[in-house]
Formats: sequence, C-alpha cells, structure tokens
Amino acid sequence: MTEDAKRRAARAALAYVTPGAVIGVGTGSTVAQFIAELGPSQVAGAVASSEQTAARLRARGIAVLDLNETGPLPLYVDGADACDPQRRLVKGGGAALTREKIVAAASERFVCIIDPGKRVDRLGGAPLPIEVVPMARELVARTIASMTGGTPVWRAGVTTDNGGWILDVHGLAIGEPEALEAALDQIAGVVSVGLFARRPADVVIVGDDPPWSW
Ligand SMILES: O=C(CO)[C@H](O)[C@H](O)COP(=O)(O)O
Repeated sequence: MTEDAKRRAARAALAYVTPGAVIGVGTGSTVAQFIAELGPSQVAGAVASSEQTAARLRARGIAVLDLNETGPLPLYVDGADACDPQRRLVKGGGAALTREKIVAAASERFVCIIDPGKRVDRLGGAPLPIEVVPMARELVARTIASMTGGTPVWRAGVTTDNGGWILDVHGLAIGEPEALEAALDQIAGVVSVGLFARRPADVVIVGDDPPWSW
C-alpha cells in the first residue's frame, strides 16, 4: 500500500531530526505523514514550503517561522515525484516547487522521503512542473517546446502560493538534468523549475518494508 510506504519513509526521517532544532518542511502527502509523526516538542519550530504545510504544522502545535528570521536550517524534509540514482529529483506535483527550492537551498541536509514508485533509473517519465509568471505563460510554453521538444501543458485553475502558474512539461528527454535545469532557469518568465539536480537530495529514504536509504 502506497500510504503505508509513505508512512514508513516519514517515520524513518525522524531519525534525522535534531531535538530542539528549527527544520524545513516540504509539501505533499508523504510530508503530511511526516508532520503527523513529528512531535510538537521535538522541534523548536519549522519553516514551511507552502501555506498547506504551514496549516498542517500549526494544527500539530508546531510553530511556523519565517525563513528570513531563522538563518540556515540544519534539515529539510520533503517528498518528490521522481528520484534517480544520483538523488536528483523532479518535484512540483503539489505546485510548491519554488518555495521548496528556496527552503532546500537554505538547508544543510535535504532528506527526501518517497514511496518505492517514485524511484526511477532516469528522470523524464513524470511531467516536469515549471512555475511561470502568469503573463509569460505562452511565451515560456513556446520557448520550452522549441528548446526541448517537450509539450508544456498549463495546469489550469492552479495558482501557486506566490501567485504564479504551473506548466507541466510532458515528453521531456532529460539527458543532462543539471544542464537542462540551468537552461530552463534562464527563460524570461520562468520563476522556478521542478528539477532538483544542481541541489539534489543528500539522503533519500524509500518506504519499503523495511525502509532503506542512500
Ligand atoms: O513536490 C511536491 C509538491 O510540490 C511533492 O513533494 C511531490 O509532489 C510529492 O508529493 P506526494 O508526497 O504527495 O507524492
């Protein structure tokens, strides 16, 4: 069962939490399991990667802090849509990729928690989410289509916590993830790219029974 696998990965991530620290917390159903397992007294507070996560943390009695007030974080825990053997990720299924990238960049250690279905030999099977400034949606879509051969599809009806829109790029061949991430980041109108290749996870926990990590 996928939910059991997510719970196993989430529980295993607790071992990385230093008591009394302020940690970064990502977004999604696997992270929701992590928040449910995290005792309010285990951390001094958390920086949330989305409003959804902030609400979950508060409901659990965990203080939500502003990244501008915390300085570097020792730990960031988040899920992913896909993870390759080099711990490079595709993220953004929950449209929180921009803040996830920011909190990951502010954290010394990024622990990614996934169910076994997210592990892939090569990124590119799952669509790649890209957050764009709304007025640039079609410009970015045309540029990406001609640059990569992929097919950008607007996630209509979804507005991110930053007021951005999401393009999901289908059919993308991700041969060199770091180079592709850098190239897509340069397109005018792109806010952020759901490829986490230049800042991959430091540890990935797979919720098999028993869980394992690398
Ligand atoms: O990147 C994300 C949100 O933007 C999530 O981490 C990713 O979509 C995985 O979600 P889930 O744990 O629900 O499968």
